[in-house]
Amino acid sequence: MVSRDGSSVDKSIPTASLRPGETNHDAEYDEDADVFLARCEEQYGPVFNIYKFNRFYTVISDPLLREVFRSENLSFGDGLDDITGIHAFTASVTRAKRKFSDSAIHEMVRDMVTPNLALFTPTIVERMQTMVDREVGFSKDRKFVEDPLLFFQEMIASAMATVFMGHEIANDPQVLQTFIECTHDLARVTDPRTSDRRWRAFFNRAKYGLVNPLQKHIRVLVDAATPVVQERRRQEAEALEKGLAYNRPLDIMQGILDHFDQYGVVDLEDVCGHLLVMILVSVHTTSDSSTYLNYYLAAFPECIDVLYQEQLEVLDQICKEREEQRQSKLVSGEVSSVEDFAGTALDPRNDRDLSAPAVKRMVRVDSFVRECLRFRTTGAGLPHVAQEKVALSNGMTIHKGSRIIINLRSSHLNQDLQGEDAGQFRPWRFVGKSKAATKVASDFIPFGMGRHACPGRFLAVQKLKTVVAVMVSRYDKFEMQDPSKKMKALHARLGEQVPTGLYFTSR
Ligand code: HEM
Repeated sequence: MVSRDGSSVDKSIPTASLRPGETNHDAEYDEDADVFLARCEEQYGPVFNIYKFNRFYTVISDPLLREVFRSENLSFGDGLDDITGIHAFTASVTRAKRKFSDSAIHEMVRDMVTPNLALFTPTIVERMQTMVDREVGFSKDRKFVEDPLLFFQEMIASAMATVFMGHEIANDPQVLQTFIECTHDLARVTDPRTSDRRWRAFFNRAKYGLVNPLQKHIRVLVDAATPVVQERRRQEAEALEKGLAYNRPLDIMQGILDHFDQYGVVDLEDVCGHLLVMILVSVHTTSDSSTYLNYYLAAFPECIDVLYQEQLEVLDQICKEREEQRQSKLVSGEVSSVEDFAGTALDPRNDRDLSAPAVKRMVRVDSFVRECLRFRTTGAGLPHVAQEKVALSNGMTIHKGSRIIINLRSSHLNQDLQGEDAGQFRPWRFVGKSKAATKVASDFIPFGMGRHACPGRFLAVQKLKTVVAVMVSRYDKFEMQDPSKKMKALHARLGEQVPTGLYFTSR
């Protein structure tokens, strides 16, 4: 059965035993994935086969999991496509039929998003604050948000629309709606609750391979972008004519337009297609994590004031330093009066902004975010498919076509890697440990590892930290509508329906 399914034919890889009367591992896994995986690890060691969701998987655990991420012949993109058919979905919007894991998409994020993070931060913060103040607001009574995921999707989509397409386009309500709808479309493609998981990939391939339902989103983006791009071209030509430097907009759309050839992009429609792929990979993942950070704040209320106090201390310190810098410029005569700082980098009105350097200094927020991601990311996940035969260092062989899945608990709940209290949520676990939430290694794999490690993690973590900072600065009490759903909220997987609503009480 193992070899027929295309899974590893290496006979030295054991297959986990089934419970009496069961024909697959689904029920045992669904009851408690971590208990099931711990049993298998104890019985069989770090590599074993399981039969789950009608497929054989070779489970790889610590210390061998780094070999999966480092191998060029094991692909996460193909592993996800195998379950969901996601490649047909993202390929349908670009001329080159790009997968989300295509090197061009990776390079766009790496070269244009990450280096400009500090410059994007004020926009991200402003968008998030506006959205929270408008939708949740301040009131004496606690405010109820029935579907927190919907709320955070809107918040993240709004911030990302500006980063990807610039202010002018992001202010178009249809564009924002497109960002949100795309996220819902992707959630449907990857939905882990799909009743017949066997047919999910097949249906998605048929749907997105034959017709192209994402085309309507491309049209909205192209229609909104066309006049803006024309105006930018006009301004650039005018600046050139007058011998002036053109003030190039910072968004990713401009970056792609400026590097058409490098990324193999054909026209504006294709630019919008590439932006859509980036929207798909970024908004869904980040809004999901943002939502669950708020459930963790509700479950561990003792964190809220610690996080808020840190924020106040960091901002006080920054205010002090900026005032010292202003004074020294006044004393040296470089600047003649306080009023002259208006509109400059040292404008006193920006002293208490949640700037990129301020967010970077919030080490407790960083540790809280990393601990939430660690604690949540357990069970088995990050499926891979072997494109070629791979020899593991323990002598076992993964054959071409085999399906691999990572034993996440063997990293995130591993006492040797995390400490004896690996099973407990300790929000300040990483403070002073030089283990930032962006730092991938075999003890922290929510963003994968190796050459294909998520290139968007710097933006993602920046956004997640900002969400925490914005929320604790406005609310001092976070409560679950149904506290009995706490465990479900802490361990929900990406794409699962939110377990309960949230109440927010203003400071
Ligand atoms: C909390 C949010 C996020 C999580 C948990 C996440 C997680 C992941 C994971 C697990 C991978 C696979 C890594 C591997 O194969 O080793 C990945 C790949 C990727 N992610 Fe993210 N991601 C997030 C946010 C983002 C954002 C914001 C962007 C874009 C701005 C992004 C862009 C990508 C791309 C392009 C890839 C494919 C990389 C490749 O195959 O070379 N992600 N992400």
